[in-house]
Amino acid sequence: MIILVVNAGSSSLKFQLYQMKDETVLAKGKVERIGMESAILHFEPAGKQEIREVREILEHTTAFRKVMDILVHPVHGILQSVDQIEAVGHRVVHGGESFSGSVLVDEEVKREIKRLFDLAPLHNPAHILGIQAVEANMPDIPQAVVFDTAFHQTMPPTSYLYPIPMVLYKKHKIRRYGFHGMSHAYVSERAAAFLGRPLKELKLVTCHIGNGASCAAILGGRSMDTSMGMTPLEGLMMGTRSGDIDPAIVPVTMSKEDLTLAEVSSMLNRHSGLMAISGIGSDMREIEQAIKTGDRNASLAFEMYEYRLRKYIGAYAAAMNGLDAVVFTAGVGENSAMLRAAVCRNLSFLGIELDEQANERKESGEREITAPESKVKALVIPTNEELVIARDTYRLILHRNDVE
Ligand SMILES: Nc1ncnc2c1ncn2[C@@H]1O[C@H](COP(=O)(O)OP(=O)(O)O)[C@@H](O)[C@H]1O
Ligand SMILES: CC(=O)OP(=O)(O)O
Ligand SMILES: [Mg+2]
Repeated sequence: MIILVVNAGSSSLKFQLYQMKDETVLAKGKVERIGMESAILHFEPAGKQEIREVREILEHTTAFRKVMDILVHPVHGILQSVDQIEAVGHRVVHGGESFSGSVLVDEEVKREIKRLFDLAPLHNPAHILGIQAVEANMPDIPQAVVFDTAFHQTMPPTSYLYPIPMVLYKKHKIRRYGFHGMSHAYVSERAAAFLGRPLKELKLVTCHIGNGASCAAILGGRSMDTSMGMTPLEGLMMGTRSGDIDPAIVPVTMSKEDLTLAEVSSMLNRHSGLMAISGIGSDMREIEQAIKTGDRNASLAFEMYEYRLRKYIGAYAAAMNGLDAVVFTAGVGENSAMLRAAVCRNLSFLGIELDEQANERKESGEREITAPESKVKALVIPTNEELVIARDTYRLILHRNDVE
């Protein structure tokens, strides 16, 4: 069965084409800068030459049609016809309390995802565009949605409630949901396999640090707590998001700078984090480069980013009353040896002994970066959210076929 996995962001559409159940990746790619005249389409068909095109792509339906076109392109394509695709699986960031697992898309599911727009303003609207783009281009194909929030539905109320009037939870479901759940689930399973120990016995802190960043306390394979909250704004300092701040900063900034709520929200989501402190950008590669040239603001941004992450790791070790391993994943976690080194060097009191050489090695697979005698392990485990989506979609379609 051929399954297309779609991860629609506000200005991007990432995709992977899987042959299931073998889990072979037939092709992958992304459309970036949707909405601009110079959108970029990047396509990597397995065993064929990569393609990069710059062209005008103004909205998600067009982006999706371009993806369909390239998949069946006579030279670069990988399919004879789009009819070979039997299902589409989407990443959906916010599933609220309604979804503790993946589901097939119907009108009710779409309504619920729309109802949650306010809680994931950067993400959920784009997912609906992705679903609608599939409907417009392939009207009869079944679609599944896999939620970032689902894995964290095991959190106890002590973790998911905020100490604010209970009526806000009861009336409006204001609570911690947590995100990047597929990634936290995937890397914790892989970490247990890597360590050769049952996941049920392990206390892990998983650090998904990419553009968005969150860490999670994984006790016996279940999410016990996580740093993102009601929205993906809380917790760690990120590329452009502030993470934790004193909530009183919101009204004070509104009044002192004469800003609207929407403007402050945009400031915290899009103009904060590494970008705001460094004054350079949101990409950790740019920050590292600038540190090498002696840029003090870049150093400060890096130090704050590392310090805030390390505080969470310490907090989660305390929350679980112990720690077996810290897992680094996603763009920064998998690639920034400098960030991992800074975190691990300063956690020696927990029993983490970094192997500096192993950490610096330019490898891409699953690996340990602590010394053999290190009491607590530090691992780098590449995440694979697309594979989790492909697996869940495949399982849901098989189940649906069994029932019919
Ligand atoms: N070689 C690298 N060194 C340091 N940071 C990197 C490297 N490669 C990627 N990154 C970081 O990873 C981020 C993207 O992470 P990723 O997990 O792909 O994010 P997302 O899926 O949210 O778009 C980039 O913004 C950059 O900061
Ligand atoms: C939930 C979230 O922050 O996702 P991303 O890292 O893709 O922005
Ligand atoms: Mg991501």
